[in-house]
Amino acid sequence: MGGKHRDSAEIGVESIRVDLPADAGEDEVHATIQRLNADPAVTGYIVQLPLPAGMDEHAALVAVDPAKDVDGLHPANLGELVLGVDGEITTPLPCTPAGCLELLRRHDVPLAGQHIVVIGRGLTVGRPLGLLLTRKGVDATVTLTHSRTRDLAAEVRRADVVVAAVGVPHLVKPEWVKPGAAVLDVGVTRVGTAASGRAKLAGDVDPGVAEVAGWLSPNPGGVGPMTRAMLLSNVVAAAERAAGIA
Ligand SMILES: Nc1nc(=O)c2c([nH]1)NC[C@@H]1CN(c3ccc(C(=O)N[C@@H](CCC(=O)O)C(=O)O)cc3)C=[N+]21
Repeated sequence: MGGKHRDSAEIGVESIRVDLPADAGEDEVHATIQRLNADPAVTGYIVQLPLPAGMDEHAALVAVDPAKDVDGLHPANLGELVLGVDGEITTPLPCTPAGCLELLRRHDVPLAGQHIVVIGRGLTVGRPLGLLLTRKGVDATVTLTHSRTRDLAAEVRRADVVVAAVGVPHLVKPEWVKPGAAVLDVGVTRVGTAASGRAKLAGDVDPGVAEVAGWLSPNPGGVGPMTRAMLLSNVVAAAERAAGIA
């Protein structure tokens, strides 16, 4: 994923990538996190998820200095989504949910009073997105669905806006979508390897949905680039806070 570094260079932010060996243990991950926390040259960083199987992701996210958490996934920052229901949130927001909101706003998709069905309750997208969309000022009504939801198709059919973030290729079918609804395809799954050697990716939304939806955020090309934009926005905000400007 060179995208984040390309974007950083484009706006004049210096970026580094720390690769650990495939057999690195949890102690090496934590040593790296502590080093980045202590390094005054580092404004912010993310621990790229998923970590290898068996590693404690929660422990890694907690170890990140909240002031450098440009992923918005440290419990102190995530907690603002619950605690700061009235005022403006000044802590970093999780990048993908913030990107979804920004996309919907920039495309003038109405949200207040609208019914939004979010598919997926994961840490990086579904769970925080539900909190973000139901805040005062956004005022959407959210149904947060998941793998145990009874009759997902019926839930999706009632939605003015559908956000699919589960990682099940082409899960959302055209006949599930209310004509004219806005649909955001957030999930990505690797479904093989192209002849070029590049990974073949599939979104959570069946391509046929384009015929029914009023607006469809494509995948690739939609929420992914917005996620990167929100990451950089968090970096700039962290730099301003560290400099006492904001
Ligand atoms: N700590 C952490 N935070 C994350 O935010 C995080 C993560 N771990 N692990 C992986 C997921 C996934 N994710 C993407 C971001 C941008 C694109 C993106 O820009 N995609 C381009 C295509 C990029 C390409 O061509 O390689 C697009 O959709 O057009 C995709 C996926 C962030 N995640």
